[in-house]
Amino acid sequence: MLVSNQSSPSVPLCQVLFHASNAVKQVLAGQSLTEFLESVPKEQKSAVQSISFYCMRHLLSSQKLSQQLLTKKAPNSLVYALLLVSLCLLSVPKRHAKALELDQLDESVPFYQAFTVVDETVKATQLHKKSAAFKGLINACLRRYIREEEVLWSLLKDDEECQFNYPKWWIQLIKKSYPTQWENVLNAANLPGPLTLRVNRKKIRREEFCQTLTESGIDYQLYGEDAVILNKAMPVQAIPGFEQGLCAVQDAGAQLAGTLLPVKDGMQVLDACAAPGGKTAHLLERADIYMTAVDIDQKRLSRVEQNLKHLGHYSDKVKLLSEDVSDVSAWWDGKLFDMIMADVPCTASGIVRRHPDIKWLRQESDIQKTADLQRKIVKNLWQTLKPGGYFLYITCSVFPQEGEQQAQFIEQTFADACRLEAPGQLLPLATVDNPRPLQDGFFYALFQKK
Ligand SMILES: C[S@@+](CC[C@H](N)C(=O)[O-])C[C@H]1O[C@@H](n2cnc3c(N)ncnc32)[C@H](O)[C@@H]1O
Repeated sequence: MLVSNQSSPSVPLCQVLFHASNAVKQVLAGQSLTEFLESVPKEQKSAVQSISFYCMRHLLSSQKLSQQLLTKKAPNSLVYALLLVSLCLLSVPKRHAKALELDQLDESVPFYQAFTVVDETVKATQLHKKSAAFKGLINACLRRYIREEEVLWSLLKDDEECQFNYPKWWIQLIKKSYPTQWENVLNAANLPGPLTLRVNRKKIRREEFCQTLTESGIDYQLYGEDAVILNKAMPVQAIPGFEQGLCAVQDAGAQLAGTLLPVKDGMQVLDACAAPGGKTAHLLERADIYMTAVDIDQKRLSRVEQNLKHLGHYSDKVKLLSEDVSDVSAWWDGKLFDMIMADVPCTASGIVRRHPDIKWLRQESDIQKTADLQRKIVKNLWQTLKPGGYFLYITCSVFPQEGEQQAQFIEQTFADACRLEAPGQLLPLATVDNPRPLQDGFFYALFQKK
């Protein structure tokens, strides 16, 4: 069976399943899915991504189903991952039936007939010597799943981790932090986010850009000042003006950063944790500023350069530095900044719908570690801000330890910090009109130096 693909030629499903299983195997070994996907052949990438993302969203229930099907531990990690991926695909119809009741349909993976999933998974086992010998085992497990699906699921019906597909500690923390909204927060982040664009206002007005979308038959809705949310995902290359830099992909919640800092022409602005540069570009679109963009990761910083060049914002007013902002002595020349954007490293718990591997890669102990680093970064950066200047603290987290608690720390630590109006914690919540939340989870706190 071939997987048809909007942007590249069709590829055999067994190969896609094989790559998706390797992706799952890598995540279970602690590696990021995004990094793994970079190694997948280009023509298979989008199909592998949708299946492996789907599997990440439903990993725990597939793991628990596999425990019921395997009489002993899987013979190796590849066979285990093949089983998890195929169980995920086999349970798509079941999940869709349930989702229809909840009005939360995940259409990100195609619906394959059960016999197709079994046949193609068995073929996929033949693609590597580590799995080839276990095709009989996989075949038997999957056929048993098809026969006993109802019973197997009924044994899991009271299992909360399985129901929500998050680690236990994560569920407990969200419950404690959002006692009335926790189920919505968890469920909404298990659906893929919409494809959201930021219109490059240096090149085109949003109304004019939307006119070209309408002419191309693309449905959208507007959000905030610069965002356009497409009602249906599509390959970015097919978006009119994308190749010419008229727009960039950026979540609507992330686009608030550019509108909260009141940048004006001629200002000196620091983007302290800049890569891959979405917010850097947005600020450069909103005023004619001098931008110092710093990131500790040289490879990620090169993406800032590429992105700024693509959008037409790279000039001698932009300085890119690969440095550690938690130690300003190494790179700061002593000139105070008018505005600072500190989109500090965090657990990224607010963007799991776009990076579903995060749920399984993070440990509870990571929260304290990132919170400590965030405080160190803020303490260092505060001295580089002009009196009267603005400081925007941002995380893409839904954990209060990285959000509100840090904002209070800033207020209490710096006597000259005045907290201004800002959205605070943004949660990705499903509503009746938008079962898929329009924005990811972010935290924003804005300060002015007295
Ligand atoms: C949330 S991401 C920034 C996203 C970016 N602002 C955007 O909108 O595209 C956090 C970034 O902080 C960088 N980072 C982590 N620790 C850092 C440090 N000590 N100094 C500078 N950058 C750091 C990471 O490499 C990562 O690129």
